[in-house]
Amino acid sequence: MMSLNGSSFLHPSVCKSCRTFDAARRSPVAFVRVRSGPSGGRCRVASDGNGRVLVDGALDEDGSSSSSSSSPSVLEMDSKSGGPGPDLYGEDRATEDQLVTPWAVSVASGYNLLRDPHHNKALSFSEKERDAHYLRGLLPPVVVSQDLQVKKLMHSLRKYQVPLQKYMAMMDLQETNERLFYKLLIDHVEELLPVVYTPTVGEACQKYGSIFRRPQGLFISLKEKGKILEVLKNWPQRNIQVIVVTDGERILGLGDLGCQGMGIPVGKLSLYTALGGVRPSACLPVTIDVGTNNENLLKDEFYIGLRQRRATGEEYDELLHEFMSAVKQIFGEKVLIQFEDFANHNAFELLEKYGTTHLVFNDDIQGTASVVLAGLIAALKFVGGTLADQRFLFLGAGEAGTGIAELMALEISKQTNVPVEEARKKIWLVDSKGLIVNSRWESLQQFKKPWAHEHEPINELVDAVKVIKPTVLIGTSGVGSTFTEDVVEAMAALNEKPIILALSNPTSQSECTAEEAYKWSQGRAIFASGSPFAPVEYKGKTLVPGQANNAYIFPGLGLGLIMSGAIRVHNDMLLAASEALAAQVTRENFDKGLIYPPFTDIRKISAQIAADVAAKAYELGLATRLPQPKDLVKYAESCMYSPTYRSYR
Ligand SMILES: O=C([O-])CC(=O)C(=O)O
Ligand SMILES: [Mg+2]
Repeated sequence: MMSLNGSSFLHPSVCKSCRTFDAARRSPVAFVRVRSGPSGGRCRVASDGNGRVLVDGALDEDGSSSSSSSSPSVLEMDSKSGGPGPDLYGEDRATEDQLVTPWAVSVASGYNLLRDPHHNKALSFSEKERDAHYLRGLLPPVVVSQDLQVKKLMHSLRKYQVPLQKYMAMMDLQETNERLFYKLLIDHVEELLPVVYTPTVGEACQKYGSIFRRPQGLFISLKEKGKILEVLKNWPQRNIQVIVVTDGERILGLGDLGCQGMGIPVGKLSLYTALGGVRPSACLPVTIDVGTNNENLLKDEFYIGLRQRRATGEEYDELLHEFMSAVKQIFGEKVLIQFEDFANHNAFELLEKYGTTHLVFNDDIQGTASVVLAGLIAALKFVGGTLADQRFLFLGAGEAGTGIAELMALEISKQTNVPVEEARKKIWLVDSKGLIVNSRWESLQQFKKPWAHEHEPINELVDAVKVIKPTVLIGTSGVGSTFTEDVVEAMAALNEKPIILALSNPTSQSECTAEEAYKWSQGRAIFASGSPFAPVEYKGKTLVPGQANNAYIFPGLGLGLIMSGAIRVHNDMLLAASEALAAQVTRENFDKGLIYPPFTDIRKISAQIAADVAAKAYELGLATRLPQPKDLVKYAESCMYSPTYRSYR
């Protein structure tokens, strides 16, 4: 399948018999634009008379059969202007008095090639490439392998003591040599995940203004109102498959970080590529800036966002609606939009509002739910019992808390054939005002109402534990150190194997540490946390805490949606993802204390998740990529981006 993608221009797959493109490429001033389309691998080359050469026909960046894209390309022409296919940006159709964008994509060579992150290979350029691409003298004589580059970079990264320095070094690498960045991340995923993702990404967002060097992603602020379609056109890639978008109001458990939340979409999309194999050029990070209510940021001279309090109500809704409409208009209806780290009220509303018109997914509500359900299914596989046998108590009734609770109720209802309303009665939630009970009904936000059960009010978590007698305790409050010694002890007094999940991120907001959970339960707790904790020695045994983070789910889920051409996300797909993940947990993992498989196997795991999600999409009639591939796991693997350098001719 062809794709338009700005980074494929160095090795276009023009027709073998055609020499014209080569001739153009040899000239460092030639401008080449590459289109996708029905040319079947053959090429058409034309000059526009100004030294620009138009080429029709190109391979995907990595030569893989990346998922089908039916989105039209830049060069396809409207039938009115005589060519086949639509004229996406109206350039060819424009009349003489209309303004058009002078799009041009250049073939990089020489100095510019070294500064093009998509194509730079630094010291790995071969002798032949150095000759062909005007690189002689711009590099020292040595030629090294990509593996040696990885070894050297790991060596220097490990010398940094401060995590934020590692983060900045990784971001620099991403912006200078993209393939090497992904090779590093994939080959050393357990070590580098905490650097590009939680917990370090949280600190990076807090200090984003100070560490900011080059902009990443697309910033859409209130200033762009009415012009969002134009702003999206400014992004250099056209074949976008996944957008992660935040408005920065609830970044991890750190609160409102405004425009500085950009670190989150950037980090999540790095994982889409490294863990799920979605091509980097198909990923678009977006931050919507409607202001911030964070007084410190408003006073910070280095703050990068709008210096005003958050817009709300109609003004907010209109901006978001313009964004959602523009995305669909420009990238088509199969682009996946992942909502990330919105505050509760907007998160639920956006998911509900756009769930029926767009391919949307809320990672904090649905991704976290799916990963937690997977962990519980895996744990029960080894300790015995069913989900319906459990009693659940949550601290935190926001996106993650109610999202997990609802998915669990759905699964219990499926397993036991009881109505979901009945299944919900096994699940209790505590928020900042205490246990959610019927007497609080009037003042409860909509998304909490399904969890208001008949009971006396209880204010303290520890008292709720003693009265409700949960077998599973889940923290999603975003407030650190709330699973205190008496809470964990109460859980341990009630259960031989208490399941305790401290999910809030980053590490500073975790409800308790792994060490505390093990110590206060005499090593009996089955513990997992949102951000990583190191293994703990307890009475001669090494206990390894699992990481119950949605990073296990969204890359595989996204890949499954993309490769099946799904047009909507359905809860059954989340359940399929949970079961696929749980099936990867082995007895050996569990004996160490893990209810998730190690991240080292994540690409294999993501392929399994993608295959099962895609299978569900086909089963539900929500897939548009037809016919259905026979072996979905193999197909998922074949779609995955590989960061290995390509050879340039
Ligand atoms: O980003 C993470 O590590 C998990 C997540 O979605 C959140 O905490 O909001
Ligand atoms: Mg999140």
